[in-house]
Amino acid sequence: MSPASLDKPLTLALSKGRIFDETMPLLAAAGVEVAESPESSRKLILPTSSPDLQLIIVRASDVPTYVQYGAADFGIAGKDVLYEHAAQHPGGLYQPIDLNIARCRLCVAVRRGFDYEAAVHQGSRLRVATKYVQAAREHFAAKGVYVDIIKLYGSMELAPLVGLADAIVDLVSTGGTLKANNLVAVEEVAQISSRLIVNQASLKTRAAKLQPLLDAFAQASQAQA
Ligand SMILES: Nc1ncnc2c1ncn2[C@@H]1O[C@H](COP(=O)(O)OP(=O)(O)OP(=O)(O)O)[C@@H](O)[C@H]1O
Ligand SMILES: O=P(O)(O)OC[C@H]1O[C@H](OP(=O)(O)OP(=O)(O)O)[C@H](O)[C@@H]1O
Repeated sequence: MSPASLDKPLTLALSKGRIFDETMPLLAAAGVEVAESPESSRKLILPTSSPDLQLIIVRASDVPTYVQYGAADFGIAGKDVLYEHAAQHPGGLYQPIDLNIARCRLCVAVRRGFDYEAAVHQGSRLRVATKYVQAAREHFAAKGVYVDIIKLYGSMELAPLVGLADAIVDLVSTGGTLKANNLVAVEEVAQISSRLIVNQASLKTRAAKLQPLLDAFAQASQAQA
């Protein structure tokens, strides 16, 4: 790697919304401020108050891809996203810190009144709609339940209401979205929070710039735990 590329700022990949919002206090704890917000700016590369760090704004599920290919040195992604990414691209990402941000639960949910226990014990196939195909498949395989998985990219809560699926596997935080759609959570698949992920090569070649930030993030996230 040339000395010029070593002088480039580090690139941190974030998704806009809750991960961006909840990362700002962690960056502030590391002494870094970000003047522009992805909610008000259309820019996808955001400078920070540190000449050593810039942000890129990508879809939540694309964060691991940018980091794995080295287009970003590091990033922040939910365990839900990392689990699905690892199924397709095993290895390659170092996950040093659970940041304890964007906390929620990955759950199985059904229409209120649907007899989930009976459906599961009848041995018939359950139709499950989800964005989290890998996590759902493993959850039901461990229970010995046959499932047909229907992959969706959003608005999972609709699927049981219109007869697309018997159950969904989706993220639940306050439970407000389930309640508004007359659904109930019947099982927890996993506890979710966001992790820092680091490109393996950056970890070796850019340690002098990276390590102080990783240390500051680790300290700030412990305060969140
Ligand atoms: N209601 C919630 N409460 C807390 N954390 C959440 C909640 N929903 C999602 N998360 C976490 O925040 C991460 C980012 O969620 P966000 O809604 O910003 O992206 P997304 O719409 O799921 O992803 P994409 O844009 O790639 O489809 C999720 O991967 C998950 O880890
Ligand atoms: O239990 P609650 O507090 O209601 O949160 C759960 C909702 O949060 C997430 O959606 P989000 O708000 O991120 O919308 P989107 O992913 O569909 O953009 C998730 O997909 C659920 O729909």
